[in-house]
Amino acid sequence: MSKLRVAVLGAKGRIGSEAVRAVEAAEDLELVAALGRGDSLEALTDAGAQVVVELTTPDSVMDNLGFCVRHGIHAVVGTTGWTDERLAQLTTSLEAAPGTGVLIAPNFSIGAVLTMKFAEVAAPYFESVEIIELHHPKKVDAPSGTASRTAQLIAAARQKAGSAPQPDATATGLDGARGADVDGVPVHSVRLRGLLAHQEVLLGGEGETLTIRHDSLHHSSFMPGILLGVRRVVDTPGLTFGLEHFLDLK
Ligand SMILES: NC(=O)C1=CN([C@@H]2O[C@H](COP(=O)(O)OP(=O)(O)OC[C@H]3O[C@@H](n4cnc5c(N)ncnc54)[C@H](O)[C@@H]3O)[C@@H](O)[C@H]2O)C=CC1
Ligand SMILES: O=C(O)C1=N[C@H](C(=O)O)C[C@H](O)C1
Repeated sequence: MSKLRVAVLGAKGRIGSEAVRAVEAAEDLELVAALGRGDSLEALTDAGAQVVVELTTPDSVMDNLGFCVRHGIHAVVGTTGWTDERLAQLTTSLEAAPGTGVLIAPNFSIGAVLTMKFAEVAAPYFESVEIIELHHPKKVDAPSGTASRTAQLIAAARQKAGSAPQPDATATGLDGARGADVDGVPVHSVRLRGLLAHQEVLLGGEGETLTIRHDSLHHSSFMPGILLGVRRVVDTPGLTFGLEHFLDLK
């Protein structure tokens, strides 16, 4: 059987360099291009790439995906910075490229995907829920894509269940002390030397709390998810948001 021809964008970055090694090590995949900032995207078509793994920056990802979709190249995207507006733009461009698939995964690690699922299930059963995400200090965005997605899932689950607004008597204090508000869920971002990627979902009810914590200790935690995405996206046209859809969790 012929190997899938895969390219990595952001190949010199922290996760991109790990993805290059993972694709090279996979027997059913062939790494045909490894591009960094400033490299021409024409190298993707020249190399006959079938799938691009996009691990760059929020300011680059839309142009890169625009090129891929126009050329019928499937994409597996880990880059953050997704807004409703960006997702709508991508969906529109995919409508003109039937057969092309794009997976956007806020987090490729199985533990983080399960954290999101568990938080979504638990959220309606507790009065209070807050998120603390903790990352390395070179991360450029806050809150993390994972925390934003987790908060959105929690908020949607609570709305569906008819949950009351969270109790919070805070009336005075410093701006930012209660974190960022993502769909009514407070999200607190820590940037600390020594950390990689971590998240706690704190849930509180009468006389009890539940903490769901996940730790990515090495970029290798993201690789099985990326490889799964590469193998599945070629048979999944259109936009898929979240690796859970390829794990039969949804
Ligand atoms: N979904 C997930 O599981 C994960 C997502 N991420 C996300 O992936 C992105 C990258 O993270 P890191 O590797 O830590 O950042 P990084 O800064 O180490 O790497 C990004 C790389 O992309 C390059 N780049 C920028 N624009 C480019 C372009 N137009 N074409 C090709 N290369 C370009 C940069 O020069 C840099 O080498 C971030 O948005 C991060 O949040 C990171 C880890 C896991
Ligand atoms: O920048 C990172 O490192 C990570 N980014 C993603 C995010 O913003 O959620 C995924 C993971 O947390 C690592």
